[in-house]
Order: sequence, then C-alpha cells, then structure tokens
Amino acid sequence: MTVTTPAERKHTEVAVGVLIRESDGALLITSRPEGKPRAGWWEFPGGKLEAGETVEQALRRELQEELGITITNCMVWKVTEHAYSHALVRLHWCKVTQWQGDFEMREGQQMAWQQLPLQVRPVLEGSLPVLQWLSEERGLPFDASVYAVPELQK
Ligand SMILES: Nc1nc2c([nH]c(=O)n2[C@@H]2O[C@H](COP(=O)(O)OP(=O)(O)OP(=O)(O)O)[C@@H](O)[C@H]2O)c(=O)[nH]1
Repeated sequence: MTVTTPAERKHTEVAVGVLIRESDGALLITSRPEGKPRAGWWEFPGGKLEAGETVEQALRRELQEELGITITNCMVWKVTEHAYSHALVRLHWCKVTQWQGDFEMREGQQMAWQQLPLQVRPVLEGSLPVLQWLSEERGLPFDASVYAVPELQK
C-alpha cells in the first residue's frame, strides 16, 4: 500500500489577480461560479495555470475568459500555499493596475469593488494572507476573525 503524506501532495499552480482601481484603491473581488468547489464564496479573480504557461500568461487568459478584460500591467507580487481538502494550491499573486475592456461576468459570477476590510462573506481562506499584506501596506488593522466562516459552511 502506498501512503501519501501531505508533503507529497502535488501543488496546483494558480495565478490570481489583485486588481486595484486607480481612482480610489478599491480591490476587485468576485464570487466563485456555480459548479466549482466553494461556489458563491468570494475570491480574487484568477485560475489554474495550463501546461507551459507563465503566471502572467495564465492570468491574462483567465481574466479574458472570466471577466472579458485584457490586463496590460501585471506585477507578480507574492506566492502563498494553502491546503484545502480538495486541493493543495500554490497561489501566485499579481498586482494589476491597468487593463482594457469592459467588465463582463462571463461565468455568471458576481463582482464587487471593495475597500478593506472587505464587506463580502465568506472569503476563501487561502486569500486571507493577501488581505493582511494589503492592509499592512495601507496602514490598516487586519483582523482575520472578521472573515471567520460559520462551522456549517466549512
Ligand atoms: N481564483 C482564486 N483561487 C483561489 C483564491 N484563493 C484560493 O485559495 N484559491 C484556490 O485556488 C484554486 C483555483 O482554482 P479555480 O477552480 O478557481 O481555477 P480554474 O478557474 O482554473 O478552475 P477550473 O479549470 O477547474 O474550472 C481553488 O482551489 C481555490 O480554492 C483566490 O483568491 N482566487
């Protein structure tokens, strides 16, 4: 029998975009579409890398597919990892400050421009470190407990 320890689980590489609106610094948050794990939860837009893609290429493709926009400025910022029951993910976080096109929710998701702390709930746990860093950058307090998920939704 082969036993797979957590350390041996293969990471799923994910490109995630932190879109920052120039006029007021608001952040773009979207809800996860029906049919995906944690449908209806809020996240930053993005998705899995396909074979041979760089993080920037994957993010550009995902945002075109999901939101109908073309990003024109993208800075790979940080990398985090999170273990969900359904996947072990490595999240490549990119700051995006320029894009072209009009937002179109092509997967039936919702979008919201939000200031910190976010008002939407629940938020994916894997995204909380980024909310902490963004808060620190802006000199704002960060309290992870405001994003705590009721037991039933876990
Ligand atoms: N897009 C996105 N994914 C996140 C965030 N935080 C986080 O933990 N993740 C995790 O990263 C993974 C992204 O997978 P996904 O299902 O959204 O990717 P995808 O659009 O390529 O999916 P598909 O090809 O299976 O339809 C999920 O396991 C998700 O839980 C986030 O802020 N944004």
